[in-house]
Amino acid sequence: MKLTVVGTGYVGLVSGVCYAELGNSVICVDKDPMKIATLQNGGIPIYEPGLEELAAANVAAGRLSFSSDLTSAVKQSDIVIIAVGTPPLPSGQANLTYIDLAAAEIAGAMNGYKIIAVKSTVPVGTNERVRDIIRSHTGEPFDSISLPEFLREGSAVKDTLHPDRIVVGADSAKAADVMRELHAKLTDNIVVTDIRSAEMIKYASNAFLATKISFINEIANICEKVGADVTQVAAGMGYDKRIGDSFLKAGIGYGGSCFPKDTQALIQIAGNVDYEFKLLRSVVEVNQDQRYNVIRKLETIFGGDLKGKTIAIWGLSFKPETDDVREAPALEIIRHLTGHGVHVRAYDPIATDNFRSTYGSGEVAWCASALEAAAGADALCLLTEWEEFSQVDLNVLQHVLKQPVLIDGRNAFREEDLADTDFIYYSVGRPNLNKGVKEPVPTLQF
Ligand SMILES: NC(=O)c1ccc[n+]([C@@H]2O[C@H](COP(=O)([O-])OP(=O)(O)OC[C@H]3O[C@@H](n4cnc5c(N)ncnc54)[C@H](O)[C@@H]3O)[C@@H](O)[C@H]2O)c1
Ligand SMILES: O=c1ccn([C@@H]2O[C@H](COP(=O)(O)OP(=O)(O)O[C@H]3O[C@H](CO)[C@@H](O)[C@H](O)[C@H]3O)[C@@H](O)[C@H]2O)c(=O)[nH]1
Repeated sequence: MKLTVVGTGYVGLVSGVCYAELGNSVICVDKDPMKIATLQNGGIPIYEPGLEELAAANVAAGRLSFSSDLTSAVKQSDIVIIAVGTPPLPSGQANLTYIDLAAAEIAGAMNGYKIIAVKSTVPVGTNERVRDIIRSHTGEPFDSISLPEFLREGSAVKDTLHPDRIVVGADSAKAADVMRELHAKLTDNIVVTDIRSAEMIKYASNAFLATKISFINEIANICEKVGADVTQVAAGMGYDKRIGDSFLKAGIGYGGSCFPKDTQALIQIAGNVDYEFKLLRSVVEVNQDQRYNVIRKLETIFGGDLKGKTIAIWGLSFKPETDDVREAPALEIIRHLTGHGVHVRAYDPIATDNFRSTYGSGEVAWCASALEAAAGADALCLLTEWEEFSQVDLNVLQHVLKQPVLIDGRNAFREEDLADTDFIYYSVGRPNLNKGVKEPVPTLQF
């Protein structure tokens, strides 16, 4: 099949490359000429394991190309996939400007029947809005469908080539059949729904996963007070198939370009129809507070005042295996620390450049290695669980630090890693692993 993918961000690029890998002829279009120039020269503007090699192979096979010319690409295609951004407005509502503009541009290029699929995450009703925009610009026949995307950054290629399901929201049997055929090699589990339900499946899925994370983070906070271990609790819960063991890793809360934005958008979607989504509001509130546990733990160790201390930070991206720092908890934690007179020394394996341009002009020493960041610091906070950090020899680390204080915001270290060290160690919801911290097992009241 012949496809155009409009927008070569994470979703557009990964799905474009993967549709080409399935044997389709794909043109990835972006309005950012720098991005297209990079792609045309064999570069990949994002860090995503496996993507560069797969893109190169498909370009070489003549199935994949990159272009700034949306009109020409659309004219050559039977299917046009919209994968532009839907960033949050200050109200939390999704900004649909890019969707509207893309729809109008596509309509202007129509030259016969096409399927227009919206892969961007959009509020319920947006596909109908896209249909209206296209209809108002062209008399050419088309079907518009919802095709929500569920890939995760860091494992995007694997997620796309081995999806749990493909969701297609369609009110045309013809378009649904084409989508079944397009995705047939990926999975047998192609779920065809009405358009509004497909749009809702995407938000409900992200909101549910965010709820699991806030739930386990609150359990972790309680574990710290009652002397239980959240990792054992999560494992024990996860064996129950009704619960499942995924998304039960306690930490400093979720970040990224999706959960924070999509939870806020779903609260707005509900609010627009006079429904207060109380549960999801709490999920967001818990998430917002969870990152401050790192700072509260530092304050406990240093007796309240952190002014003048030097704190090392390991990990700036919102999760490992990506250079994406959108809504990374590290942004707020570091801004808080520097705003309170703390000297911050920060290191990330690949996200430092992105972080620096998002963070702005605060006083931070950007370091080239994990040990360089730790050198001379009063304490070290691990904020992203990059594999590299758990490989560091803790005996070496404790001598590099001014004081062996380690706040592990992601439970990256195990009891045996710490056994022969003198660390003052706090993790998340594992009070029995705390070291060097004078906190007796609590006496519980009944
Ligand atoms: N990032 C993820 O992991 C992920 C996963 C699932 C769904 N989503 C959803 O997919 C959508 C895209 O997310 P993203 O992270 O890939 O966005 P992004 O911001 O990284 O990329 C969007 C791209 O679209 C381009 N663009 C905007 N308007 C255009 C136009 N008219 N013509 C051509 N190009 C245009 C921009 O230049 C940009 O390169 C969002 O709705 C997001 O919520 C994202
Ligand atoms: O048990 C867990 C799992 C995740 N996280 C955090 O949650 C955030 C999001 O992680 P993840 O879901 O792995 O990454 P994303 O790339 O943001 O992917 C989510 O958002 C995408 C965009 O909508 C969806 O397509 C995916 O299905 C959905 O998992 C990160 O900050 C993680 O550190 C936890 O704290 N604990």
